[in-house]
Amino acid sequence: MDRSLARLVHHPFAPPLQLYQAERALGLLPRHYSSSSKQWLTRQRNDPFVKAAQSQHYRARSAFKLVQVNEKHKFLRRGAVVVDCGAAPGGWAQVAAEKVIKRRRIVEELEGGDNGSRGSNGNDSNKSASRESVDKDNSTTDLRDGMVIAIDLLPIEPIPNVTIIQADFLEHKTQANVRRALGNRQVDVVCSDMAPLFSGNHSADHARSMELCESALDFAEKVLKPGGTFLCKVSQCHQPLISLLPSCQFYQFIARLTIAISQFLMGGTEQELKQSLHSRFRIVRHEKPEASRKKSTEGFFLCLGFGEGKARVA
Ligand SMILES: C[S@@+](CC[C@H](N)C(=O)[O-])C[C@H]1O[C@@H](n2cnc3c(N)ncnc32)[C@H](O)[C@@H]1O
Repeated sequence: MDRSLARLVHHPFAPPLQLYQAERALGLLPRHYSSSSKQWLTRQRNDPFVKAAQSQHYRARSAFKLVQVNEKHKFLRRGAVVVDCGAAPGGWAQVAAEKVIKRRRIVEELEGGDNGSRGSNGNDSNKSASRESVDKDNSTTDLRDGMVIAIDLLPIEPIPNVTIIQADFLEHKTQANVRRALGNRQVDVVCSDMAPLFSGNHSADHARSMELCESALDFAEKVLKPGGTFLCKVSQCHQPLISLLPSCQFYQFIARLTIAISQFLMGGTEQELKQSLHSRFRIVRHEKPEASRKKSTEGFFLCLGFGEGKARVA
């Protein structure tokens, strides 16, 4: 048995397509797949962003969503402090670290054999150790250099110069740990790609997604510096309707009009979220980067200029 393939199969962070190829080479896969598995595999094999992620050593194709939104709005700058909520397996955190941390430092640390990442799994036994390293680092860190803190329920393999916290972001003590890790630094960018495990019930999934979004916004309000940026994933409960209808412009127009009217009449959590974003930020944009699959219900709110919003949306 090929040892490197066997190692890949047991690796907790193996990229899905490589995992599939290794399992197939080792004869570990069933002969017949369900049609949805076949569809998933075909999509992965043909997806240009999966290939690009492999060649550019990103852990997930989702990295390109942040790359594309940032290319358009340029909010990840050298020296910025970034908090990445829902970061596993780490695609966005890799992109953020590349952009905000001085390359020289990453190279030096890699050459020195130290990958520079620090981890905390949120367990009590590890808390004091991780806190010590955070405090120690804050006293010696170059305050002009960038900083990235990545939080997720799932473990994240170390990323150079990224502080990793494995915990539930909805918990108060997790957010307190993040603020402790920040030391005295204010945050330039809070981003959230957090997504619940989808149940298939669109309204329930939408509600859970909104809860994650609101929690990220509450946190952003406490830590963002004036002029800061907030980027947040939202799953749109009406998106399935749009993707089910024929792509003909007329049907799409009718679907969007119906959705707009129903949202106007009923209000809705997304509308409320949008209003509170407008009241806090100068610019609020809804983004659907090319790397986000057309049929996916996700979209992103990009908010620029924290503290410069209108008190009330016109
Ligand atoms: C789409 S993935 C993020 C992908 C990531 N941006 C990347 O590029 O690698 C969504 C993540 O949100 C995380 N998540 C969901 N609820 C969470 C919570 N309450 N606290 C922390 N992470 C959460 C999930 O564990 C999952 O890893």
